[in-house]
Amino acid sequence: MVLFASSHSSFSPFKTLALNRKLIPVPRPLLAVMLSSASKQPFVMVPDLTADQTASVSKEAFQRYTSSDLNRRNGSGVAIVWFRNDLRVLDNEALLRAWASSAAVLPVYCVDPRNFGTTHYFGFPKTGAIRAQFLIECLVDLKNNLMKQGLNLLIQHGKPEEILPTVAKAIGAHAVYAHKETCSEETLVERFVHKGLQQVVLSRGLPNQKPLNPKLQLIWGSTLYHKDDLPFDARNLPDVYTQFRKSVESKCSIRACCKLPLSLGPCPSDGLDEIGGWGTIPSLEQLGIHERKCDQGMHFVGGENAALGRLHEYFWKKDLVKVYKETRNGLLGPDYSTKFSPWLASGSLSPRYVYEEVKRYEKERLANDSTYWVLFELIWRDYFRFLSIKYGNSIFHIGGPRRIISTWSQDPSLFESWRDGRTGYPLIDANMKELSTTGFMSNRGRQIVCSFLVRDMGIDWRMGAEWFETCLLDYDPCSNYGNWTYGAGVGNDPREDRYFSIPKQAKTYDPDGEYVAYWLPEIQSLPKERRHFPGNSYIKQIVPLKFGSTSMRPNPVNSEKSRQRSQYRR
Ligand SMILES: Cc1cc2nc3c(=O)[nH]c(=O)nc-3n(C[C@H](O)[C@H](O)[C@H](O)COP(=O)(O)OP(=O)(O)OC[C@H]3O[C@@H](n4cnc5c(N)ncnc54)[C@H](O)[C@@H]3O)c2cc1C
Ligand SMILES: Nc1ncnc2c1ncn2[C@@H]1O[C@H](COP(=O)(O)OP(=O)(O)OP(=O)(O)O)[C@@H](O)[C@H]1O
Repeated sequence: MVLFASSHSSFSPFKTLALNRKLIPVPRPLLAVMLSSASKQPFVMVPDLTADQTASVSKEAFQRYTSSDLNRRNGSGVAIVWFRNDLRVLDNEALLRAWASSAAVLPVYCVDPRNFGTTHYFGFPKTGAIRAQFLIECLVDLKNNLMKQGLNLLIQHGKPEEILPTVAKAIGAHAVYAHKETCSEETLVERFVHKGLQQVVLSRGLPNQKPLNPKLQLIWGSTLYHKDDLPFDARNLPDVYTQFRKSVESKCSIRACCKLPLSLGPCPSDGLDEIGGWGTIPSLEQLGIHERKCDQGMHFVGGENAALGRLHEYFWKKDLVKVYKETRNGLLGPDYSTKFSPWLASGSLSPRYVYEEVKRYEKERLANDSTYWVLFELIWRDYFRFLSIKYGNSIFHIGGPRRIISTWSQDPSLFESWRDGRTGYPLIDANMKELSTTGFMSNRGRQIVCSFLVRDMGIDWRMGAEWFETCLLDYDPCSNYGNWTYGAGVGNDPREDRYFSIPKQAKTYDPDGEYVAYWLPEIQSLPKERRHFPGNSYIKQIVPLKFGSTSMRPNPVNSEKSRQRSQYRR
């Protein structure tokens, strides 16, 4: 058993479950103290840094990426930057391009009501309370970081296709810069914005000059490898991850992060009154969302500064990246993996920044399999993003990219027992409780609960995917639906079709039942060997397990249940 101590001991109930038992051993009595303190201490902040520490880390990062020689501003007029899932200043090419092409930049964020509606098939909340709170924090932080660069953030409530043309007209913007998305909900909005901007006619002052329409300039910026640098067209992406990875690793290089000039200002001076001022960052209440307090587990802090802080904490302060490959399959606490995903998904952290920090760490401290493995995992993220271009909406459809026809159940009571962590299997229940309490679940946990839902329960995988869409702090359509289609056996790569045996997973990844005991107080007092199968001391198991061990057999479906119609179906 391995412990990585946190800086605020009173705030750190967690220990890392590492598989490499050569690391620092934690004596049994200390573990007991930690577990009992786990029940007393409510939660741990991620990153676990003071405000001053975060500010100093961020200042240092911004300094490293600011260049006084940057003299690329040769544009005129005003450009808008439309912030979407790229809520950062560092390595934000859309922002830099807007700056370079204009004499004044107006950053805009639209609080789009569609993002606070319901999910497509089953009507769950599209954005759960914890992610909404995280987003609010991202916006507060983005506004502050933009102000430090001589800009500000205009916040408008409504659809981008209505807001952006109005704002462009009011301030006479010649262009709207934004990062390109790949899934249909987002690309549809891009098309609407493009159309809306075409209706805006800007006079160029002189009678013989033709009037102009503001242009929508979409920039690629969400991945480690740039889409234009791929050795193949995204529509011809290899279907097997390893082929994709080997090909990009050998044939492409990762572009450097964009440098910042000394100032990105000014903002435009005219037209803002017409729009009604800078607007306000919404409260949860304004979004129609009830606050949910995270009272256990990890509490992630939203925003670019927290993202930089977490990277600093994980790489430089705690030196954890050098053991990442051994610890990454852990379940409990902040330290077994990077926890970068919530910031990557909101765009508060650039994957290229992570890459450059890995390279700096390798140069200044050490390079090993673990430091490489962070990049290996980030390439998975790229892969799912590019797959969404190749396979389009089929990643959201029941048959997935391979259009597999099978029968699924939508039994509400089975689904709800999974969703609420009442299946009678502590490993499933603990993971689902962690998800709804914190908005996070480990990668190992996600694979296990996905396999249980689709294979042991035979439930329509889209119900699980949409519940993840509601809850996950790191929700990203490409990674979420990409991983779910893999897990459900309908993904593009049939070799990923795996059954996760709960007894085997429990034995390997939570051998002493510490993870389940943390989340399920009712089994805390049981001896460790009974925690995963507590019998009558716990809820009755809702379904039997299909297989006792790993298996490649096809998806089992309870045909009786599958005939039942779900109350969730629209
Ligand atoms: C059913 C299911 C649904 C998932 N949904 C999402 C999602 O909506 N958003 C999301 O970011 N990840 C998703 N993942 C992938 C993965 O579980 C998370 O990225 C990871 O757990 C985040 O924790 P971390 O940042 O500590 O990861 P680390 O282990 O530290 O990995 C570093 C980074 O690599 C990337 N990464 C790692 N594993 C994967 C993977 N399997 N697929 C894509 N990227 C990966 C992430 O960006 C992650 O932040 C899902 C996995 C499964 C099995
Ligand atoms: N960013 C996103 N997040 C979640 N879902 C998305 C996203 N982008 C697209 N989708 C989903 O993609 C699908 C749109 O594809 P399509 O037009 O084929 O749907 P549809 O015809 O309405 O589907 P169906 O016929 O199955 O009802 C919808 O399920 C939509 O919700």
